[in-house]
Amino acid sequence: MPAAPKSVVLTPGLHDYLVSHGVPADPWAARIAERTRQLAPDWAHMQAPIEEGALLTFLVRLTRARHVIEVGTFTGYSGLCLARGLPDEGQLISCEISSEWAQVARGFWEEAGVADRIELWLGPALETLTNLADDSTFDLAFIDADKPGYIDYWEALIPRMRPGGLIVVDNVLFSGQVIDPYPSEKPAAIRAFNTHAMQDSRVDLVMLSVADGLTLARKRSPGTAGPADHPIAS
Ligand SMILES: C[S@@+](CC[C@H](N)C(=O)[O-])C[C@H]1O[C@@H](n2cnc3c(N)ncnc32)[C@H](O)[C@@H]1O
Repeated sequence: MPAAPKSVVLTPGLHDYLVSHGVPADPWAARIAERTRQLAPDWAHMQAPIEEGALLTFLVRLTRARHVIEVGTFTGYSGLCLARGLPDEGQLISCEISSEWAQVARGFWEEAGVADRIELWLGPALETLTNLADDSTFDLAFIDADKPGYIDYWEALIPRMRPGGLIVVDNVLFSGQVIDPYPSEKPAAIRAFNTHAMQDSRVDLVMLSVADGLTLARKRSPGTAGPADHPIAS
């Protein structure tokens, strides 16, 4: 029986504290977040929260990633955060299906001075991933688009990750709805994805209760042993 959770429940005040003490100030990240709320108040919840954005920058730097891909651009917030972590010669491919969101993201990236290191690929992300050059490989990938597509994105990305490369997957707790007895389509898709990823012997994986739940998966080197057996979640 697992021990009782030790995680702190984040009240708004505690969240403010966490952000003010644990997130380096990036004026452009804050600006994009604020302008997205003004421009698209009904959709702004799709944007990664500020502490997650800071973690993405941190992970790109930590892994010394130079080739990064994200699935799900929206207005460019996570793209900015990923690009901020790249070295000068680094490149981010950002996949988005909506031309409206893509246009907004491009504008923000221009203003923030990161547009030169981001290529936005417009269209269904699975097509984009399928049509990448045969020799395209990535050091880090961030999956944050339509939830029913997650398993396909994962399967398309794993072969393209270099050994040791990191896949970051957003919304893996889906506001807690992953454990609903009768989940609706999106949390059901996330639940299927979580089980799929956990059983994948090509990766080492950890699920974090950051923001809406974040899975970090590191691609194993070929020929290394698979993870120990896990009890399979339903
Ligand atoms: C949760 S939002 C991404 C948020 C973004 N990562 C951020 O932090 O600002 C998901 C995005 O995925 C896009 N999307 C949905 N289905 C897609 C698909 N099949 N291919 C590419 N993008 C898709 C949506 O238009 C939306 O902009």
